[in-house]
Amino acid sequence: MSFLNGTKIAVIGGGSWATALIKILCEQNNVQIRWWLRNQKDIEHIRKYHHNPSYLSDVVLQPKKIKVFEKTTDAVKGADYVILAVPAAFIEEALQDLSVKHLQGKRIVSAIKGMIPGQNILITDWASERFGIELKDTCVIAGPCHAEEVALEKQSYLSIASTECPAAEDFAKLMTCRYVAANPLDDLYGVEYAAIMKNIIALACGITHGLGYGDNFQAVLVSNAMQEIGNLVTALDKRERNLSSSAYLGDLLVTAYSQFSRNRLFGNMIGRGYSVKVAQLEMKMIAEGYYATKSIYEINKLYHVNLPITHAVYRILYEEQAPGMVMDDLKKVLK
Ligand SMILES: NC(=O)C1=CN([C@@H]2O[C@H](COP(=O)(O)OP(=O)(O)OC[C@H]3O[C@@H](n4cnc5c(N)ncnc54)[C@H](OP(=O)(O)O)[C@@H]3O)[C@@H](O)[C@H]2O)C=CC1
Ligand SMILES: O=C(CO)COP(=O)(O)O
Repeated sequence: MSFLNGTKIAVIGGGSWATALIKILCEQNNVQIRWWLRNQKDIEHIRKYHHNPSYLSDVVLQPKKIKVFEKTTDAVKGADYVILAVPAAFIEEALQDLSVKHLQGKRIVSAIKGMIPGQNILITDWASERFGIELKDTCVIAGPCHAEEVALEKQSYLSIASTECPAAEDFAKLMTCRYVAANPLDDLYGVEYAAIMKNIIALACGITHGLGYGDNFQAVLVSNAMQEIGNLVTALDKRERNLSSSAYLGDLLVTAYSQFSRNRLFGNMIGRGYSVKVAQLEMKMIAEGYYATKSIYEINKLYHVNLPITHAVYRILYEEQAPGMVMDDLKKVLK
């Protein structure tokens, strides 16, 4: 296969978001995509039929622009950018064969909306500690955008955040196409923490919906959630930011209300009486909010921010308290 000349982008991950991001990148003329995914059957299917059989299987994957690799060490060779699109709980395992030398001189882009469980650190901090990547060479992809709507080419917006705008500006150009507008911003940590928090809130929305609460309650839940997110993000990274912009509020709204949200769906099953184990087995996809709830709960032991919604979700998921009873308590403190 002969590659076009141009920007080389390694994509790590084989799920719905990796597949959607590759679709967006393929809209550019001058890109070479080097794709790693773990599932050998899927690799063979993609090479032969140019579709991912397991996620967004309708998306056509342009063979001239995409090369699929079995090994991460091969996928990142010569790449200008390395996009991480594996759920946070599995990223260490996915990148276990890579060392500092493999990622030297490359820009790392996290598309992950989660933290490393147990260590409770952001993906960008983990990548810079593990691979010596400078924060200025790190970006995150955020904003309200579900992979399923990208697959349908529905107009979407992304926020590309970095500590310095040049890195974000360059990458935003690669993520902009007929149906996606990507905008840079310089709030790496704020955007990352807000994206993690909104998954917990979407879980809470799903739980309450599963319990039979209506739109009136959910509107109050989401308004209170925005304050909860704002208070925590400010405690963790104090600076001026416009929390009503789409990178923060927009992402909260789409995850809390969308039919495509994994976190909302997971919560809904819990509200309807599924155990955590059964809900996880039922869902082929990953709800990051499950892991995030524990990470944020633990981080907040140092910060003591008032996080009533996160605490309610923690009691349900990790202390096995009855969702109905926990939400009875929560509804007394919402305003
Ligand atoms: N989907 C979306 O719309 C969006 C997702 N994101 C974020 O993107 C990240 C990736 O999520 P997404 O693509 O949706 O994931 P999906 O739920 O679509 O897919 C799950 C992925 O995780 C892999 N996986 C599951 N278990 C393991 C394991 N034990 N070890 C290694 N890999 C495993 C699966 O591989 P396999 O198929 O081989 O099991 C698959 O590639 C998340 O952080 C998510 O928050 C961000 C914005 C939008
Ligand atoms: O972050 C997302 C949309 O912006 C995806 O959220 P879910 O993982 O809940 O589907």
